[in-house]
Amino acid sequence: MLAVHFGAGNIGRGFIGALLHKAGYEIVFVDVNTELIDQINDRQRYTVELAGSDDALEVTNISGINSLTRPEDVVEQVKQADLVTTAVGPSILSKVAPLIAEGLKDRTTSVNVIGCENMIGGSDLLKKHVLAHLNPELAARVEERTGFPNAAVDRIVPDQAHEDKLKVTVEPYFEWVVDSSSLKGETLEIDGLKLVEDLTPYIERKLFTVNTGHAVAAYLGSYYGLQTINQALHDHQILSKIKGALHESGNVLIKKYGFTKAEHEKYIETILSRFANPELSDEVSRVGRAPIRKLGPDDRLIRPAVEYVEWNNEIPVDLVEVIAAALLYKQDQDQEAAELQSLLKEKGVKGTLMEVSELSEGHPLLEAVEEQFQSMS
Ligand SMILES: NC(=O)C1=CN([C@@H]2O[C@H](COP(=O)(O)OP(=O)(O)OC[C@H]3O[C@@H](n4cnc5c(N)ncnc54)[C@H](O)[C@@H]3O)[C@@H](O)[C@H]2O)C=CC1
Ligand SMILES: O=P(O)(O)OC[C@H]1O[C@](O)(CO)[C@@H](O)[C@@H]1O
Repeated sequence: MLAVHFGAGNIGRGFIGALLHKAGYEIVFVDVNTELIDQINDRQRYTVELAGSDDALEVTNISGINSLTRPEDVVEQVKQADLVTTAVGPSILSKVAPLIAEGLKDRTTSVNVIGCENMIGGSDLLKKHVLAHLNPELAARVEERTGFPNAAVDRIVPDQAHEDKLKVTVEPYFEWVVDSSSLKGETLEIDGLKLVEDLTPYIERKLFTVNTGHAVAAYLGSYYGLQTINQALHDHQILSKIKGALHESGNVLIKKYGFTKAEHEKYIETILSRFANPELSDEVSRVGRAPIRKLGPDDRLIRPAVEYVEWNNEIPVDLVEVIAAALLYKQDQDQEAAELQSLLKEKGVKGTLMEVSELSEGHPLLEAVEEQFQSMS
């Protein structure tokens, strides 16, 4: 079985690659990082180490293609693949789409393409980009044969600092949940991959707990001058804000999906202990990366805040504080952080949120965030 995976980064090697290898797939990694691809081809194996344990997995039967220099090879592999996956980041899906479209257009057999990104509807978005590269007749044919099931992927894989550039240290915990209702062809048999008919509760619970909580640690951590998530977790004030924000997002999740309070509380505790794993060193700059995307209308901060207002007719004060901290986020290496600062200068807090978060004029969050922002500036 052949899997073509776009994005040989942290989650690509440390999570998706590891599970696909264990399930018996040969994996072709596609990336634009020449050093990474050269090393994959030179060594044809890499190590996934579980943080805090002696357990390690050797991922073998792999090769790599640089899509910038060998696009035709990527197309050839997509034509033959039994599974196509991505972990490139939401903003890169449009860039990998043309080669996926080219590879899918002449296929006569069915295949599934799964976007393993931190967002709601990642595979739907990839599908939209892929179909946009095909004429209506080809698009209809590809759509008939290709499944684009959405997925929730959960494993914390920080940026790596090993001398061995392929080695990746990951947390032991993982969850990969895929929407079975959109699969085409044979079912997926991958140990550790859970198929569900309704992905919504899974992806929302994950995005609005793991990623919301992590974002609080990153943005408040950065606001208070901290470098790592661990440092943020050890700050009582920040920890209490994380808990507060997770109770606000949890309030909505419980109402929408009927999780019991006790069960959701347990989920939150598990997530907090994952964040605090002393064996993982995670930078606030990685977790806070791309603040414009993270302030998007369906992402981890705005969506739970908007829904909290709708369900409770009151302001979620802790989410508001982290939204203000996200607006104040400054990071030299982060292009979106710089863009956000320019937008703020040009449009002010309300104008910025109306643009990036799509909050409509007069939305109560606008006033609340502006007030919070002024008090933190
Ligand atoms: N790291 C984590 O803990 C988790 C990450 N995710 C999601 O996985 C996705 C990837 O995240 P990470 O692995 O952390 O990022 P990363 O930066 O480590 O990996 C992304 C990889 O994509 C490659 N890439 C960039 N442009 C490309 C292109 N045009 N074609 C092919 N490859 C390209 C990069 O060179 C890099 O190797 C994101 O959507 C993230 O939200 C989801 C769950 C956990
Ligand atoms: O990958 P993103 O969406 O930029 O956000 C970083 C977040 O993703 C994760 O890497 C995995 O869910 C978290 O560690 C963190 O909350």
